[in-house]
Amino acid sequence: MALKPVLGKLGSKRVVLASASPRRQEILCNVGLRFEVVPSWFKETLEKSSFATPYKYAIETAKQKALEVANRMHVKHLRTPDIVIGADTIVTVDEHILEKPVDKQDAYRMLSRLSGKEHSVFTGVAIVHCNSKDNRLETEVTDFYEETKVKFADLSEELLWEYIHSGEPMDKAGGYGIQALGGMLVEYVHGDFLNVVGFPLNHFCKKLVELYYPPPKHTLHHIKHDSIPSVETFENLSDEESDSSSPIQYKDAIKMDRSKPHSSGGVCSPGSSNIIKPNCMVPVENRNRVMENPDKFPSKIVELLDGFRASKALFVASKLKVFNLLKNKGVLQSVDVANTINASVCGTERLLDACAALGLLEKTIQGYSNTDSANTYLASDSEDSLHGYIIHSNDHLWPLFTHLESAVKEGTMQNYRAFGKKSENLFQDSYYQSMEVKQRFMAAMHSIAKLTAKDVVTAFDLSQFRSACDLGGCTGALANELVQKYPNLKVTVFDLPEVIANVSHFQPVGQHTAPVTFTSGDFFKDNLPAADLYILSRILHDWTDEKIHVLLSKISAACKPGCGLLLSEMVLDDEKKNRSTALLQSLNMLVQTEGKERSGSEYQSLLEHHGFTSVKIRLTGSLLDAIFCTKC
Ligand SMILES: Cc1cn([C@H]2C[C@H](O)[C@@H](COP(=O)(O)OP(=O)(O)OP(=O)(O)O)O2)c(=O)[nH]c1=O
Repeated sequence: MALKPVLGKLGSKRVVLASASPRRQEILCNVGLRFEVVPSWFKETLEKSSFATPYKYAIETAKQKALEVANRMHVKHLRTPDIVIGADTIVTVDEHILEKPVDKQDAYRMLSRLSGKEHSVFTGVAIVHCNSKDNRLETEVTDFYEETKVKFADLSEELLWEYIHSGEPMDKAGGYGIQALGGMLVEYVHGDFLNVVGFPLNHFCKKLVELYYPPPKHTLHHIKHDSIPSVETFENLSDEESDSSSPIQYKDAIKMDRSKPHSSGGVCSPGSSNIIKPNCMVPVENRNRVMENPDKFPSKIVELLDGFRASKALFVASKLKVFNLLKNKGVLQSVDVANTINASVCGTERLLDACAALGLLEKTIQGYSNTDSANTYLASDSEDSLHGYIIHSNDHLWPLFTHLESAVKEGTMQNYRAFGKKSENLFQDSYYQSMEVKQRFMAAMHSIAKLTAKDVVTAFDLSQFRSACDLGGCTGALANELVQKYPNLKVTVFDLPEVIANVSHFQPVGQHTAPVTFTSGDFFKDNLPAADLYILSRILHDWTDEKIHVLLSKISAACKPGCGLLLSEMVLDDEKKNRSTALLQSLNMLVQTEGKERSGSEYQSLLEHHGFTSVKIRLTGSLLDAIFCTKC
């Protein structure tokens, strides 16, 4: 098995590891796999007795972990991954399944059961291939398990307790970590060591080979027809030549014979030169595209090259209110769209076609119509509309990003170059200098806050708090979500007077919870309203460490012991190499503010410096993560 090409198949895909296990992250990182980490929220509470064997339980749990993440990313965030990997490790001894101990006594019970005996470690793995069709998530699950036998030496009482007090057992199945101190308890291991640590890498790679390089099918040998030139199958293809980038339809795929004019005999239409038609069973990603060898064709780079065109097509269609029009009218021909939006027919048709190809519109013989997600997120009058953020991206961020080169060279924001205005006071000068810009900015912040608020307010249990103050809470979108979730919480939104003067038309209609209160002020200069929970959502990323220290020390001074502080930001991984959305957002902060995105440990040290402890970070899989800590 050649490992690199196998993993290379995943190189151009958005791969998500649905696991909080640092061991799994490390195992996959070490072999060069690029992936995002979105821990699953699936609770491991399946009824064990309903499974015929322990490994079936582990596989089902792994599957549910992965599917939960796939669904969450698809439904809430429009960020359908290509592949989600889930895993679950269990230890079995004397027909008992041992998971992670709940406390030290439980760890003691588990380890004394394992003492002097052989036991099995099973890891169930699920590889979920995802596809978004008509706003629906389609999934294809491949699963497997691996068993490793481990024998423990006889463990004395003293040794057991010494090990338990080391703290190592608590987050590990069976209450031990073979890779660290727990290795000293082990007499022998039969099978894959990494399987015990949480991820059976070898079996995983073999599964990828099965999926991406299936054995040739006899029936596909040489498709011959009187009028059709012979078509090669995948048989005898070396790894390099293989065309598969999607495993699902691979087995039916055919390969172009480049030396001959292409024809299909009813499969690919004649005269289609080397364009593959959709009804040819080719890997999904290669449809409608010149057939290329994905290992040689730089598809990732081409996708990035195209990225700005796709963004701009979305921006322009939004700006011209195409999605609003189609939401109201249903299906329209391009000429009718052009006439209504006052644009050229030829330009409109190309824009609509591009939007259809990007999955934003449907195109049929009757004309163009919105997809479900366009109705939900792109029409400006929809409850969950992202229109405000799209227009802000077009009118504000786009001009700033055209000066990214200068921002990188100079290390500073580019507001002056983009808008001819110095931003000595960032918010007053950049966003609140005119009514139009201010309303646009507020609409943008409102739409992002609405999209992410539920994830943020449900990331931690905040039920012990009675009053909260959302500093820089803008239109109150997060505050409104908070009072929905915690009806007994009194929430004050504190923001600049310019903002507070304009919040009224962003308020939800027909909400039955206690209203949110708005108070104006500057959190750097004025006294903060009293509260036992403070919230900073997308605030710290605007500022330098120095300014953050000023703000955190004010909040810390206002907090009594036990008060909480909830942050929501995009949290970077500590090595700053995996989360591209957050890293691009950090460039976004470079072109327009003094701030940046930070890693979990950077936030932790800023918070601890001001007496906030028990810092917990929750990666939500959405556009904003949550950090919670308490004043000690
Ligand atoms: C037996 C054993 C388990 N483990 C770990 C692997 C897994 O991380 C953990 C078993 O718990 P799991 O529930 O499989 O995984 P997790 O809770 O760590 O992460 P998630 O559910 O988010 O995927 O035990 C070791 O690190 N070493 C060992 O020797």
